[in-house]
Amino acid sequence: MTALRVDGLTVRRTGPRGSFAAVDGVSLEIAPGTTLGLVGESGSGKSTLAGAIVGLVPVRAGRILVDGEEVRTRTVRDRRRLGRRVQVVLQDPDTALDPRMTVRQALAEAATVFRRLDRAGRAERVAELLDLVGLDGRLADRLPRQLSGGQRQRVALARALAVEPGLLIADEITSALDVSVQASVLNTVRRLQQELGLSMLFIGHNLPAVCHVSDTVAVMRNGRIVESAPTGTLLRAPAHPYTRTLLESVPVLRTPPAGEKNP
Ligand SMILES: Nc1ncnc2c1ncn2[C@@H]1O[C@H](COP(=O)(O)OP(=O)(O)OP(=O)(O)O)[C@@H](O)[C@H]1O
Repeated sequence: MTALRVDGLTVRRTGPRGSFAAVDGVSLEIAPGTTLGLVGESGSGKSTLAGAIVGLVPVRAGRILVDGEEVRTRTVRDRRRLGRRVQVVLQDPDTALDPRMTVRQALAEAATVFRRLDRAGRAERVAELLDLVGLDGRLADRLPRQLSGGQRQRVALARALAVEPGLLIADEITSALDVSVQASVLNTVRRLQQELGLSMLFIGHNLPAVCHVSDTVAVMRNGRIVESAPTGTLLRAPAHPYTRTLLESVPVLRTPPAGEKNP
């Protein structure tokens, strides 16, 4: 379990009208083993914030603490160290998966980044990871293009989990999937979080979907957090007009009945 704390984080970007704060003094906290949902429309700064946490985007001001320790991402060694504790899954699984590697190869590679495993150990770990994300072991010898979008996203999840991170950042991971597949992947994410005791930053633009997996939800607009509350409170009594707009503008997500097959 990993704790994350972000204090007064500011990231500046340059757009057509000059420099602006894409993330503007954001503070947030994720307690170990809990999920913080981050919701907001396109361009509100969610991905920039995620990128800053893992050192992909330079920070102008503020601090990022993982388990109380300030994150450093300057050297390869720093980034490797951080990667052991924090993993990211993005909207498009194709960016995470090498098209020439089978599922087995991709998972075995990730599983051995920080751990030595012999041949039998690798096979066992691959089977375990596929089972964890609800995929049939028979898919192990397929290439990414031989899988559906939902299956590819599950492989990307398994790959991130292979290094046993304490914190998972999921950035719009269901947005590119068919609506019928989204609910099933969301349920898997929620189960994984609970089973593994993961801490999670779950980013999305669909408020009901984000609420489905989150303990607390932060609403982001124009680089700022405009409201943050426990999920139940936010749904029952949204305080900010923008949160109310987000709640009214999306269809309610259908949750598949228990036992429904993973698409
Ligand atoms: N590499 C970049 N260079 C300059 N500006 C950027 C860059 N990436 C993002 N931006 C700008 O920063 C702002 C925040 O973008 P960001 O992608 O973080 O938002 P988002 O909420 O994640 O949206 P989306 O869901 O569409 O990814 C936007 O105005 C965007 O145009």
